Amino acid sequence: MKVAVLGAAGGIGQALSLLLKLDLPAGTDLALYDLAPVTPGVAVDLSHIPTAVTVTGYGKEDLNTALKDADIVMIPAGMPRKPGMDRSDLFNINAGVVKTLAEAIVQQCPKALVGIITNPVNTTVAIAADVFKKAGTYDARRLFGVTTLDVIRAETFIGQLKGKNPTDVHVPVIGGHSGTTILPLLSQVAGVSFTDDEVASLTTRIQNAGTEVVEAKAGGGSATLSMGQAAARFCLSLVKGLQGEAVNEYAYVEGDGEHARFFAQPLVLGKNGVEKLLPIGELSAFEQKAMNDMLPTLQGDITLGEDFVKNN
Ligand SMILES: NC(=O)c1ccc[n+]([C@@H]2O[C@H](COP(=O)([O-])OP(=O)(O)OC[C@H]3O[C@@H](n4cnc5c(N)ncnc54)[C@H](O)[C@@H]3O)[C@@H](O)[C@H]2O)c1
Ligand SMILES: O=C(O)C[C@H](O)C(=O)O
Repeated sequence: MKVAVLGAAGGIGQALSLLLKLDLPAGTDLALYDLAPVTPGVAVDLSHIPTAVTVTGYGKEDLNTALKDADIVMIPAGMPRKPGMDRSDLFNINAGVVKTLAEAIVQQCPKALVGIITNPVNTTVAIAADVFKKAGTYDARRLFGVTTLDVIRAETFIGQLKGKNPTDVHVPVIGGHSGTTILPLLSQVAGVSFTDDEVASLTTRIQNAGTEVVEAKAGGGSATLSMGQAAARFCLSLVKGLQGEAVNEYAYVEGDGEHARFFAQPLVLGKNGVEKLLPIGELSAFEQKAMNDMLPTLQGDITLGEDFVKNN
């Protein structure tokens, strides 16, 4: 198996690559690609950790070799937010980054499972999808916006509030990955109950958790360590799926289009990526209103990505 990380020298890229070096199955090739000149050094550094995963670093000119025949491609390449910015403010730079990387995937590993971390995820996933579509290689089952961080944050915050071990808390988070498009379904969390005030404040905290980190880092970037963990968890679920296991996850995918062309929802992973889309279940009145209110924003984010590929 070959796993490629694009943007591997960045804050997320390095944390993710470390966790993958530790946890990928024996015999896996881990290919690290980044424009930054330090990338081969990151690979040498990781290669000294004694696991049966081979790590190779690829610099600026070596994107095609890094991607050649990859089974899974994880993409944290691109600019992070600074205080005062919205994720959509990253569009001008990151749209082009994702388009370039998606075009190389078309050439080198068109059947790979691709996990997009680069913000704005609501839009960059649409860009990758339409680059693949234009090239005739698109398979909606194989493209994912990684929203795992929203899920693990929700589990952590609820664990803290209710005095539970967060690993015992399970929270569906649907919609997209920015502001109000992030919709935790607190009415579906088993074994705990919330007051109306708790629902309102927890929902807002989960939606603003990225900004909480951006502000705390005071200009030094956004979430990298928690995101490294979230991306590793998702990537390892993709690996298990490829190995034939049925794995339940959440991700931002092109599903049945009932709510929006791309929508974060529960699904089952397997040998072909998404094996089955699962229903989002019954929503409370609060959640139904929150979903109705955010859908135009999500739609707008998706259209921005579609138009970018049409016009570039
Ligand atoms: N999906 C999520 O939940 C989530 C969470 C956190 C951050 N993010 C996003 O992930 C992205 C990366 O964040 P970070 O903190 O790791 O940033 P970072 O600046 O630390 O790292 C980004 C890396 O991407 C590299 N890069 C830029 N353009 C490239 C290209 N064309 N090809 C290859 N590499 C390229 C840079 O050299 C850098 O090493 C940002 O867009 C951020 O908003 C998403
Ligand atoms: O908030 C950001 O800009 C990064 C990321 O999307 C996050 O949720 O932490």
